[in-house]
Amino acid sequence: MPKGQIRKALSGFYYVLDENGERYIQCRGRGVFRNRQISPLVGDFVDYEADNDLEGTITVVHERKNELVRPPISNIDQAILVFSAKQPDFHPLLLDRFLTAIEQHGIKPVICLTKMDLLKESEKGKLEHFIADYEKIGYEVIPTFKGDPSLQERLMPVLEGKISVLAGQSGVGKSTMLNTILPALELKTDDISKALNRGKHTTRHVELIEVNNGLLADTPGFSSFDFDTIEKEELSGCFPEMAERSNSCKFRECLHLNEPKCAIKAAVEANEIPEYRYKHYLKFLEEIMSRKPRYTND
Ligand SMILES: Nc1nc2c(ncn2[C@@H]2O[C@H](COP(=O)(O)OP(=O)(O)OP(=O)(O)O)[C@@H](O)[C@H]2O)c(=O)[nH]1
Ligand SMILES: [Zn+2]
Repeated sequence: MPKGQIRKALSGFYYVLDENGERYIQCRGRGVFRNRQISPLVGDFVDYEADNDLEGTITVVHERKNELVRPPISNIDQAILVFSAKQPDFHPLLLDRFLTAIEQHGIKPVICLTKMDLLKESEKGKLEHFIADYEKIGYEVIPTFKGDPSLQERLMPVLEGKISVLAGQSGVGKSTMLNTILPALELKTDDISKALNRGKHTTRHVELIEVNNGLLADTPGFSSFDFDTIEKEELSGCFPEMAERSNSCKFRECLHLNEPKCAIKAAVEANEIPEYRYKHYLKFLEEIMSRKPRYTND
């Protein structure tokens, strides 16, 4: 059975790039998927039956590493989180919300800080502190601005060989960022359009664009969060600086609230964990604990 990866979904068809990366097969999903409520997703590795060189039917969807609802994509390696330094002002609470949700999905976050040119001299120090904090946690932070001549050489290696999704509030500069590195992107977008024998798309759809041997979703994701699916015991696992210390807490189930001999609270007091990160953790924990129970039928 030939294998491939779904690169695009449009009007009930899935465009599967064959294993050799040579051509796109326009596929329908087999009826059985609908019965089992599995719907193929862009990003899925699949088996398909070829009717001819160009058309076929997806028969097997292979196990997913992860999946997102917005945009509907599976097997995502990383999320490029775009936040602006100004207009809107840098917002660590919102960043931590995004980071938590992304970590929960097992996706690696990369932080891009746009509009660095709008910062006054007097405002730069504060932002540099935040950058240092997030880098210390282990996140890659890419400060940038419109037309940044060095963005391409910093961002392209990040995208190399990965499936990436762009995320961030409206107006933070996501399109501007992509435009800045457009010479590298545009070529590949055209390649895909040609391969699919279509002009520029007008319908809403999801597509993975080839970038530097990797794939970038053309639709941004993670527009809002409510911690709907995260459990309180899982939360500190989404804060890497807490996850790496929580084995040292006296209690295995420590929620790092008021428990004695808590390694996390000790690290906050010792300024090893920034206080605002811990406060955000507490805020999210409270949101999770005051969430109404969810009732499901299954
Ligand atoms: N000064 C300055 N302005 C910027 C920068 N990046 C983006 N802008 C401006 O910010 C506005 C929003 O930028 P966009 O790139 O459209 O933002 P977006 O994140 O794609 O927004 P949505 O499409 O709504 O999601 C535009 O007016 C840009 O010109 C920057 O680095 N510096
Ligand atoms: Zn603890």
